[in-house]
Amino acid sequence: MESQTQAPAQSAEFDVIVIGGGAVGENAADRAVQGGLSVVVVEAELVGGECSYWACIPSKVLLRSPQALRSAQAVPGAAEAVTGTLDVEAILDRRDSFTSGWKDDGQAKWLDGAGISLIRGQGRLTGPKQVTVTAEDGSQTQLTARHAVTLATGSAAAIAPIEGLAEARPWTSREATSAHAIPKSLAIIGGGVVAAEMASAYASLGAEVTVLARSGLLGGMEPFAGELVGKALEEQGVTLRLNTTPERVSRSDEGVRIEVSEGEDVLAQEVLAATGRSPRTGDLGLESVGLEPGTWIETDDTMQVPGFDWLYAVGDVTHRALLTHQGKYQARAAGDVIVARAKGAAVQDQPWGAHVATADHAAVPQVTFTEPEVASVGLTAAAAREAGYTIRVVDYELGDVAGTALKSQPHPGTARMVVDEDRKVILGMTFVGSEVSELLQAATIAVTAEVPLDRLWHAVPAFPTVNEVWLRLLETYGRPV
Ligand SMILES: Cc1cc2nc3c(=O)[nH]c(=O)nc-3n(C[C@H](O)[C@H](O)[C@H](O)COP(=O)(O)OP(=O)(O)OC[C@H]3O[C@@H](n4cnc5c(N)ncnc54)[C@H](O)[C@@H]3O)c2cc1C
Ligand SMILES: NC(=O)c1ccc[n+]([C@@H]2O[C@H](COP(=O)([O-])OP(=O)(O)OC[C@H]3O[C@@H](n4cnc5c(N)ncnc54)[C@H](O)[C@@H]3O)[C@@H](O)[C@H]2O)c1
Repeated sequence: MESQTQAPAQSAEFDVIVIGGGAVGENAADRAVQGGLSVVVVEAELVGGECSYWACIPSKVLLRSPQALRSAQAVPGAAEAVTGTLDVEAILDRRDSFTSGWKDDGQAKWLDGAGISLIRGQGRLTGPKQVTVTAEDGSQTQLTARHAVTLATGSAAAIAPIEGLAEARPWTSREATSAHAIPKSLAIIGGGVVAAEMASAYASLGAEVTVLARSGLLGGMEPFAGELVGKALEEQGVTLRLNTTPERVSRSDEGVRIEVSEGEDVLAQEVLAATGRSPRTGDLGLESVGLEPGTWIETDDTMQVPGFDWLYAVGDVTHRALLTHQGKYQARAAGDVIVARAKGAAVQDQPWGAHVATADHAAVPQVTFTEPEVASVGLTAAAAREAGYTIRVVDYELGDVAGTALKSQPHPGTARMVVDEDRKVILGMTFVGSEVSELLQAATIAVTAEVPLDRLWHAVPAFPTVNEVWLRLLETYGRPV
């Protein structure tokens, strides 16, 4: 017998229902509202999602103070003025202020100001254009969409199926970004972006860090990225155990023990599972419309789910590019195309049209905020070759650029340009070096707009800036005539 009586279900109708109020869902909702549609966002936790509270923002706050200190220490004259050490409490306080103490009043207020309705609770599809929202108190709201339902439910940390790992109560990115004390020692399983950034942060904040990676660091990027970041992490005191497979994990009063394929066990106070992401689609009612729960959601380039004229997905849940900015780009396309289709207006779904996320395939920018930073866009040399391009690779040492020397960076680094030899355009760029993230947008424009190399010779970088590396790369390539 049911011990609780549930409140009677409420019902409401909107033009668009967005399930998931992360940064991406918020953007999809905003575009549709700006196009004149009525929109409700359904959010189960905090409006603002992973990025605001447990991912991009808190992780970058933890990394920024150590970066600022290292930069100052690398410049003679300023270095002498740096006489103290990092104030860990102040860094954690700053992190807490950026996450608003894990309260979403500000973001909920933004939704309200933008004219977007908010219903809190777990959203589940119950049929075509039908969503049931179950609030924490068990009460339910039945929602009907006149035009579209957009899934923006994001992703959660995937804990690798290593024996004992799940039972050992590992940290995920959530605990690593929200911790209020720095453990004495931290073992990190994984060699991807989360592992590299958190290794840099926690080593800087005083933990003894060991990284256990099955192969190298930052797979999928240009090989020199993982090599330079790995070398710098070791200089920061991180123990790197590369080409090492964790086989068994156990927790006792001593902490966490990790038995590995090669060499000695690792003992640490905490273990961070930085082993990728899984889609938040397990409890979304996908089965009610014939989709499989627990899978990533496939879309076309207008972000519509194939076979459904009313269903869209954006952001991490699509597995197209697990990055906030790229998800928001998809959300702008989806929000706008939903408006166009609702109004019977022309849909611009040709590549690079207003209603498609074409850049997901060829021009995704990403920054790994380690010391040195890794900033990349487009194809790596290996990916370009695999895609069948005839390429030429041009490398240039950032330390040989006057602007970098003047700045006196702790890790000057390297830049790489991958050129499509048939069309003489840039397919990909990678910068590895201190504070190179701000170089990335010029590369993203060059790759996205397919600016011919001979025209790039007329884009003159100011002297003496680090951007002069563009000129050096062009000179090294040779002027096309
Ligand atoms: C440690 C870390 C650092 C990162 N740093 C960066 C970075 O520097 N730059 C960058 O671009 N990317 C970064 N990322 C990736 C970035 O966090 C994600 O790409 C981004 O959060 C995806 O946004 P989203 O809106 O698609 O999903 P999410 O942010 O996950 O939001 C989804 C929302 O949906 C809600 N939800 C889920 N299911 C339901 C349901 N059934 N009903 C109602 N609500 C539901 C969730 O509560 C959540 O609020 C980082 C990731 C991690 C883990
Ligand atoms: N600065 C940023 O933009 C930023 C920062 C952090 C995360 N992110 C995003 O979040 C996503 C998730 O990051 P991530 O680092 O968790 O994932 P990832 O896919 O980058 O790396 C996962 C790592 O876990 C390892 N791994 C997987 N299964 C394993 C197993 N069974 N045993 C041992 N190792 C295993 C992989 O070899 C890999 O090194 C990324 O795709 C990234 O786009 C972005």
